[in-house]
Amino acid sequence: MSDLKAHSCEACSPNAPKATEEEKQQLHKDIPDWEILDIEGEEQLHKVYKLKNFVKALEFTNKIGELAEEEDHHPVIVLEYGKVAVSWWSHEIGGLHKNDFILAARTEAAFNDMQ
Ligand SMILES: C[C@H](O)[C@H](O)[C@H]1CNC2=NC(N)=NC(=O)C2=N1
Repeated sequence: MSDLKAHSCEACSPNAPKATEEEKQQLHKDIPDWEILDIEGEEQLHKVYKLKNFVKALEFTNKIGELAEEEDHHPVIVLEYGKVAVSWWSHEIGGLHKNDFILAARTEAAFNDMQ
C-alpha cells in the first residue's frame, strides 16, 4: 500500500481525466472501507463515520472542512448526532479523480487521529 494521504493533489479542471478502472481499483486498496457509489451516473466515494456525540462529530466535520479548503476540493458532509457521512467526488469532471482518493485517505487519517 502507498501512503496515499501524502500524495499531492492536482488542480482539477473540467478537462482533467477521470481515474481509469485500473487506477480506481489500485487506489481503492488504500481506502478499502470507502464505498464507490454511482449517484445519478456520477461515481462518488462514500463513508459513514460514527463518533461519540454531536460535539465530536462537529469537530471531525470541521477537520474535514480544513482538509477541503487546503486543496480547494470539497466534499458533501452530512452531520448528525454521533455520525458524519462524507462523500468525495470531482464536480468538474462528474466522477472520480485521484484527488478524491487522496482526500478520502486524509479524512481517514483525521478520524484515526481523533481516536
Ligand atoms: C473554482 C474552484 O476551484 C472549483 O469550483 C472547485 C471547488 N471545489 C471542488 N470540489 C470538488 N469536490 N469538485 C470540484 O470540481 C471542485 N471544484
